Amino acid sequence: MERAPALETLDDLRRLHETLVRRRRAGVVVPVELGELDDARFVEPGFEYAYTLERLRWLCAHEQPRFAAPTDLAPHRPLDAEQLAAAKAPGGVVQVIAPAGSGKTTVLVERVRELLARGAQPDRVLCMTFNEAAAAELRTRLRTAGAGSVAARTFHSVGRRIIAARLEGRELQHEWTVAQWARFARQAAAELGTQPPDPAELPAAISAIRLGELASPDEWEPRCPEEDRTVARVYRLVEREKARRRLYDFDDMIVHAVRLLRADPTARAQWQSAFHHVLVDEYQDIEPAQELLVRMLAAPHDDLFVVGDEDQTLYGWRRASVRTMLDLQKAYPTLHRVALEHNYRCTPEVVRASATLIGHNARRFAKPIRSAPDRTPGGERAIRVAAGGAPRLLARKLAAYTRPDIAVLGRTINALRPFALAAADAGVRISGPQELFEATGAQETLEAYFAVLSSPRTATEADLRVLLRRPGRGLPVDAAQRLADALARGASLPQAVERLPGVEGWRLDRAAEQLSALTSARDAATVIRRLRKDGLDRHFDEVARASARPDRDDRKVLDEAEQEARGHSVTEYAALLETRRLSLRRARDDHSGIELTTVHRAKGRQWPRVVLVACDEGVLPHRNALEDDTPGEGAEAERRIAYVAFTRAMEELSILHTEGRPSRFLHEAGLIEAPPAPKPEPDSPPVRASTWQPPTLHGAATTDHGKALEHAAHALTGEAEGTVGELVGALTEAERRRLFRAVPGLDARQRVQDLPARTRRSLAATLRVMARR
Ligand SMILES: Nc1ncnc2c1ncn2[C@@H]1O[C@H](COP(=O)(O)OP(=O)(O)OP(=O)(O)O)[C@@H](O)[C@H]1O
Repeated sequence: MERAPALETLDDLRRLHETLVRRRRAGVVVPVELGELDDARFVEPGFEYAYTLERLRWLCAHEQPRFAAPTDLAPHRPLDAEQLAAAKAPGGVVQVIAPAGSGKTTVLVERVRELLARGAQPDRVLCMTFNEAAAAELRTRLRTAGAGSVAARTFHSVGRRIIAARLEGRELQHEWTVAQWARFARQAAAELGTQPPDPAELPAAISAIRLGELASPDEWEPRCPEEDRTVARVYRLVEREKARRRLYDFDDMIVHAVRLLRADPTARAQWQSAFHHVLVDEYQDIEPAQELLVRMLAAPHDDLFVVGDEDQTLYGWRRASVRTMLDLQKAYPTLHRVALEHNYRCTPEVVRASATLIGHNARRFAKPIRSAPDRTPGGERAIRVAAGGAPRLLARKLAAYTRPDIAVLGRTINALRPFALAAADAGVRISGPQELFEATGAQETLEAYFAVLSSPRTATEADLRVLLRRPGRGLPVDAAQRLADALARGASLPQAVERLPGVEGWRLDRAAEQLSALTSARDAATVIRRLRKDGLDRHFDEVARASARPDRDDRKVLDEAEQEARGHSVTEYAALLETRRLSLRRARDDHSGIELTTVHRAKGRQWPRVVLVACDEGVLPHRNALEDDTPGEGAEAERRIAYVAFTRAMEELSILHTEGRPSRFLHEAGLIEAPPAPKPEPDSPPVRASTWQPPTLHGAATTDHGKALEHAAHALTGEAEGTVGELVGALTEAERRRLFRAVPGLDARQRVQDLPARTRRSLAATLRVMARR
């Protein structure tokens, strides 16, 4: 028996642990006498218990740790040499770093088979991943590989099992409504004599305290920054309310599991012995609280297998960081790292372009990324970049495919919306994130205002709640029902507001005055302009500042709507918004509709054909994200998003960008020649739903002549051919003169395709106005 060296500090413990693991790896097992050590002296930050000491004690107490030798089990499907090396790696901590499409999940499944062949009990092997869809996919792949007896779970489901006793008799609360958040905000502000925070910012802010700080209200309130005191009080009120109503939420599953394992050695030992092998997919997106959970569960024996690609870290705003992958070796100096090199999913053209692109990032492992050795080039169809990609053209293309063949990806929901509208208009069945069909933020706000202004008698409580809150008017949000009743009885909006009880007079006067100005506005653009001046811009700026997400598009939505609403009456514009909403809803088919989705949601997935839309400067990279100069974030984070988008395509990748505003990433990837000249963004993008007119729009042309003009306006969304003279052939002589006066610089001999986007827009707008005369 060997005596341990003097162990004074945490670093002494870590060094000894590393030495012993290295020796075991080399086959040297000499028992070591640790002697009496006081746990309290070695409590480790984050874990809040003597994490390394416990692992050291385990190592000293076990002469045969699990560094089992590889078996000769044949993989259930062909693997390349690196993939096989990863699956057959010795026990301990193994990190597989690999590019997109390199078979990381394939290797993880093979590793499970290998562990079972080495004698692991299936119920002692735990595979973890992020969401239910990924866990379900993993389960299927395990089953196919003959390892269906092994569980694949989400972090949340593991957390929930750990705290099951504590949750007994409690119900899962998915989320609080805005009205409930507003009540918490008001109560906290009243207790502290401060201003209530915006309810929209509260979910993210409280999640950040819980998952980022892992602090209870008692721990957080005394130490939070002064300016966060009201939010800290809201946190306390929410926790109190959850306890009173016997509720728990998603964050609880992680937060309480981590706190329990940290604080209770018996529970910790019980859960640690429940799992001998822990495997994690998509490790690059793990957030610190989840990582603590994983590391505690894998301790003290540390049999941990993680696969990931730091180039695909997308959730920086949810506290994930490229550093997590890069720093794993600091946490485990004896880590066994395997790098995979071949992207089996994509054509050589896409592999080259995406690798060139991501090579511009500084914070990453510099790793070779190659296409599969026997993959033949995809030729012309492998990557196509098109300027001015019109939604209607794409919609026609989509109509020729079915759901598994193709997907449309966008950086944001806002980028996807015009394409979804055009697809719906063309009769294509579509599916996508909920926010595409049920608007949120600025889009929801506009829909609510125009619905109420155009038809106050039928205003819904939900729409009125939006009116009361955005912009903040100092009116109680729970007055929405009272307002709805008054409006239904025939009161005007200002009258209904003036009658609200319990609100200071000057607030009522100001709100009534603002709403009165809105109700008397003659056209839709004026309504939007007034709203913005009344505080809607400020409201969304605050929401954007408070939100962890860098890609909020609310201001842009308002800019575009204001531009689009010009020349429309309130009723017309309300009808336009409503028609679009209904059209999207009618086209929705979650089961077999073609997917239009965000790049974030496309992570881990693949399609034969992928269309990336709005690959524009300002969209991808997103203009807000570029303001973040945190190392590894900002432009680097956006480049990772583009990398993920490119690498979802198995056969064909089409990239559409707005004329004159190609993303810098297209140049960096070697897909377009000249670096894009940084042009200011136009007031609204050249091709958008603004030029799309639903046939049922109130006020649309009813005569044949009018319909012909509308058709010409419609054609200007991008597919028109021929000259300007031919396009406007249906106009009368007087209309022609008016048109050429209204659109300066227009020449009848010009080809329509060559017209600048701005000219096309004003041409289309003028034609539409004429169509309705
Ligand atoms: N050795 C191989 N030979 C041929 N095809 C392979 C091989 N390994 C993986 N593949 C295929 O490559 C594709 C990508 O595999 P997988 O989804 O496991 O990759 P991944 O690294 O997890 O991808 P991503 O990180 O981009 O989500 C799949 O279609 C898979 O079947």
